[in-house]
Amino acid sequence: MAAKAAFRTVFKTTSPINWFPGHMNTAKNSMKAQLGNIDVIIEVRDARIPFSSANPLLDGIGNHKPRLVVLNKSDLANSNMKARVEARFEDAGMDSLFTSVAKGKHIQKILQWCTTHGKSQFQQTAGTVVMVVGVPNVGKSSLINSFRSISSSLKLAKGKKKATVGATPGVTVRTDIFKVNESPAIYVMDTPGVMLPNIPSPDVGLKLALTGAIKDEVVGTELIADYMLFTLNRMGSTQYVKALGLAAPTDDIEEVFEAVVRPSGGVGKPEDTRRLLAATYLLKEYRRGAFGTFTLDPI
Ligand SMILES: Nc1nc2c(ncn2[C@@H]2O[C@H](COP(=O)(O)OP(=O)(O)OP(=O)(O)O)[C@@H](O)[C@H]2O)c(=O)[nH]1
Repeated sequence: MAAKAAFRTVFKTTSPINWFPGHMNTAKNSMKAQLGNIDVIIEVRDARIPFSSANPLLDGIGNHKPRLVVLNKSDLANSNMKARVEARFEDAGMDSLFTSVAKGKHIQKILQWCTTHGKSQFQQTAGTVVMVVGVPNVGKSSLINSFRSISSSLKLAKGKKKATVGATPGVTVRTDIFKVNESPAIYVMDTPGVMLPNIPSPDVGLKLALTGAIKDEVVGTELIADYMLFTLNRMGSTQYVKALGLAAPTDDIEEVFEAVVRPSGGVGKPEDTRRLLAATYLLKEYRRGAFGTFTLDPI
């Protein structure tokens, strides 16, 4: 345990992290323009960072409409934190629900919430209209597709338009509307992920980057991998040691990069490429839960 005492207690970064491409501002304006047609809002956040994946810009959109905060990717979050996170939302007077689209959890409950809270202008005639908002890559499009896959009459038949899902942030670049339920009729609007225009601290920026909400290249893939190692050690999680075949926990990301040269495809490549391939591999493993499940926000 002597080595552990020397591990970093603070993660040093140099530059502030910001990522707010033009299409996000356009998306924000288009969401505002559509509000008159919307009954309820689903705000999707990442269950691993239930507070850091909030976006004050999105709070300002339709703040008078009923809103459900969906904490998606709960399969990757620490399940021991769930009750405490739920209590925090309850204390703040906000409706929240943990889901995992990947595991098909609670999808029906979300639709039920929409019909209960969408006692709306249009419900008698057209149905409930839902707008799905959130920071990039939290699973908005995946959630919409999963709504449709549980609706027997609206199954995602071949050739039917799907919400576009991708492993990298910023995949959805325009607003689209989908009918997800027949009776009662529910329409859902998919919107592009919108990042915080000003990320309040490097720590929040790094958490957003580590969970995949910010493009890796904006922050630096190797830096995010180092932050990953830092958080794993800070939490006392050693699953990565066994998973990567290391002899012991380490605070040195270069040592970890060296350990994954082979599985990351870096053998025989120049050093820069080798480091980038190693960092990319480590983040992919982390993001699929190979090193454990984590809640990164202090609760
Ligand atoms: N592990 C896990 N992965 C998920 C879950 N939901 C979605 N994903 C994955 O997360 C990635 C992003 O999903 P999208 O549905 O494209 O996310 P989005 O919020 O629409 O992304 P943008 O278009 O960038 O705003 C994809 O690789 C999905 O397969 C989940 O519950 N668990």
